[in-house]
Amino acid sequence: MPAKPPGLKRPTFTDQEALQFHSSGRPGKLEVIATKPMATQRDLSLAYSPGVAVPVLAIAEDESRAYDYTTKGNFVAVITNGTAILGLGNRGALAAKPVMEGKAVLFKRFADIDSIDLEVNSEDTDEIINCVKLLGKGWGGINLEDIKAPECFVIEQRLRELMDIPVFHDDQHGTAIIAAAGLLNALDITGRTIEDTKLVCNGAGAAGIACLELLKAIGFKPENLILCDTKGVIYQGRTDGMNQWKSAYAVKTDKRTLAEAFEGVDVAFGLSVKGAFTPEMIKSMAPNPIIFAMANPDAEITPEEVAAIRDDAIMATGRSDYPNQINNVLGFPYIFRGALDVRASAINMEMKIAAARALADLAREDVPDEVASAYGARPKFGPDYIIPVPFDPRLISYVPPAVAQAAMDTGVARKPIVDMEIYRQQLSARRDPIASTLTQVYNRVRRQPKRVVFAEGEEEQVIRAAANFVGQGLGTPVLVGREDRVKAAAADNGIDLDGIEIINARLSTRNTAYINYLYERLQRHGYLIRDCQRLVNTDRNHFAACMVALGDADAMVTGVTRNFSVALEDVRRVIDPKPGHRVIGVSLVVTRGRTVLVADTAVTEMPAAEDLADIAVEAAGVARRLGYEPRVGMLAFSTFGHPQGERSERVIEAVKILDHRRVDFEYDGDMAADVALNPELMTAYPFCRLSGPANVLVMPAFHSASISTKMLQELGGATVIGPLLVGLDRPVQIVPLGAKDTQLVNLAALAAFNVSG
Ligand SMILES: NC(=O)C1=CN([C@@H]2O[C@H](COP(=O)(O)OP(=O)(O)OC[C@H]3O[C@@H](n4cnc5c(N)ncnc54)[C@H](OP(=O)(O)O)[C@@H]3O)[C@@H](O)[C@H]2O)C=CC1
Ligand SMILES: CC(=O)C(=O)O
Ligand SMILES: [Mg+2]
Repeated sequence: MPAKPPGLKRPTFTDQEALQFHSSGRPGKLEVIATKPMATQRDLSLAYSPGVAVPVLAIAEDESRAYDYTTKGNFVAVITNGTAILGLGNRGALAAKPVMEGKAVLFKRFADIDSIDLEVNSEDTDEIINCVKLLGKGWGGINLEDIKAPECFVIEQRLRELMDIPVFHDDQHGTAIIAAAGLLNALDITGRTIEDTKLVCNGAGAAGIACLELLKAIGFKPENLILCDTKGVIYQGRTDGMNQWKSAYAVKTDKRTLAEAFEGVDVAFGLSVKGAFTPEMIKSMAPNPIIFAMANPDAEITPEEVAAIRDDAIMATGRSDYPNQINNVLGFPYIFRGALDVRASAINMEMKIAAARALADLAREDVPDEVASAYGARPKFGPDYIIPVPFDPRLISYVPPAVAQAAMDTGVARKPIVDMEIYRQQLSARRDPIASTLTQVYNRVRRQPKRVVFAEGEEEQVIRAAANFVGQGLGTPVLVGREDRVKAAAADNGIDLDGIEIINARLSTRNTAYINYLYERLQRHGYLIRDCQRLVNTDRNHFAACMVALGDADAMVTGVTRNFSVALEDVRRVIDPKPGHRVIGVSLVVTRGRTVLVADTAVTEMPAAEDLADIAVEAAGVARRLGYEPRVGMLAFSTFGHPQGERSERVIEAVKILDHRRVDFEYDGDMAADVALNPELMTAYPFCRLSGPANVLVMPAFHSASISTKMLQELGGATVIGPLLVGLDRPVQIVPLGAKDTQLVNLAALAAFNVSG
């Protein structure tokens, strides 16, 4: 079932959307891309026979060379047999494939690790061990996933003994690391010490047992840890439903039920099932209790239920829609990143503790603007912020160095890091910022939901986008259209209209105000009152723009049925540029883990030098609002004066204008695109004032901006978001003609975020 965050009227997606997401385009979530040119006969003979024989012989002679000549060093296999898929139980190996593909894309997204999913169709422990052992030579690490207890313990242990690469069951150790990190901070906030803290853990499976193992390793006293399962407390002498892993945590106690175990306890961990904790249990805990209800997708008890009982608890769940999310995505990408980078032979306890401490420490630091903007307010270390959030961009440069250092200190690193500071910088460059950028945009809008008017309210993809907008908690969409048409289109397509407003421009009670407003603006531009009446009553762009201009909506989205320039003309009749600003289009181009902003992709066809300087200022402002520190490359076909040409002269002049204006961001030019983007090429110009590759590209003219972004999209596989319309006095976004619902929602969110500032 889709997650249904509290307070939202419907899940953030429907079952149909989840299926469509997975089936659209190339089915599934992964593809393999060649990293070497494959264009000529020579390329082929190097990549394959006969050239490939040379690395073959090198590796045959010295296996460690596989790290130099193959994908091994950046490659993790995500392996399951499908016996414990999330909280869905045993659904078979093939049914686990979407989860494993998902995990593989998260490895890539958060830590630039390539990975492949493997679904082993067996429940026989020996068969699985043998299979993984025989296949495993080519990988740098193994992430076991969703294999049920107790078999998972045997499989992991034997593979760790048999293999010389990290074997890590994430449901065990990933969960334990994140939970321990959050707990260290919660103990600190509530003034507790590890030695004196009493904890009950409900759930004695993969996650529960691994949590207690890690807690013991960081200093918890065994007698202070009570483990429970479906049969209640695991006490010394119990025989029912036991196994050797549970026995290791059996304590001497006369408590028998979970309720008894809760009495006076400081901390409760839930790694069991929804609803396992009752209000009475929570009531009976010690003052300032710590409750981590981590069952997925629904917790043992909800934060609302706890808040209704007591107000002194620190509460965490496994979910993203509450504060303090204990989720293993905070761990596995970065733990493997650190392990791979030192060619670790294992992930040992010291590395796990190092990861937990790095996460705990990170939550105590001031958050950067990127994270702050996602919250609307700056999260501060305290009961509602004990653990970093998954989109925190600092995770990649904090956790892997800690893990790598621990590997080096404990002798499992086969290639130590020489300079940790340089390593940290390299790690930062690996992250793909767009995921966190859009997450921030969405989260910020969720915290301050907006009323967004969709001018083309009768179009199916617009209605779908509006439903998605409500579902994600972004605010109230207003569809401009005839109610019967909108309702019929929604019914035909199975779209729920709950939370969506429909306004028929002809029947609106606000038309007189809109017409008067428009007439005031246009009367000296050849428009009669009758023309204004016609525009408001019959043209949806004018009507929607009037709604925004007069404060009846916060933002507007249009463009599905009209060309950009036509829609922009409509809007401009109603809304002016922000005083002192220029209206431009900025496209976000995301490709190969890198995001650049390209401007002006929409408005000024042949900018003069002064215009180019304005465009640079506007685009740098957008970059800042999206959390990037702008480095603006003023692009031309020339680089620093060579070869000469008229368009380059304008760019050179624009740079002088920016010098004169003393703007507060980095910029330089004229420069060719490759020099702007490639640090090696940039070194040929040691006087260049950019401190790194440009992340904002100001194009010499609209045509070069438009052509290059479209080519990148079609030939380079880039994702292009936008053009974002910036510089208007009110937030309006114009989507590309025929845009799909996902693009519409992204631009509606960006409009509500007011990317224009
Ligand atoms: N937030 C996160 O990042 C993660 C959360 N989890 C969640 O933790 C839970 C357990 O996962 P995992 O350890 O992999 O699963 P396992 O199948 O390995 O273990 C489940 C354990 O829960 C116990 N259990 C089940 N129902 C109850 C109940 N009503 N009361 C007490 N104990 C119960 C079982 O008891 P018995 O032994 O008697 O059968 C078993 O010990 C799941 O909900 C999962 O989603 C897991 C990994 C990560
Ligand atoms: C989060 C996770 O790995 C699980 O629920 O299985
Ligand atoms: Mg899992």
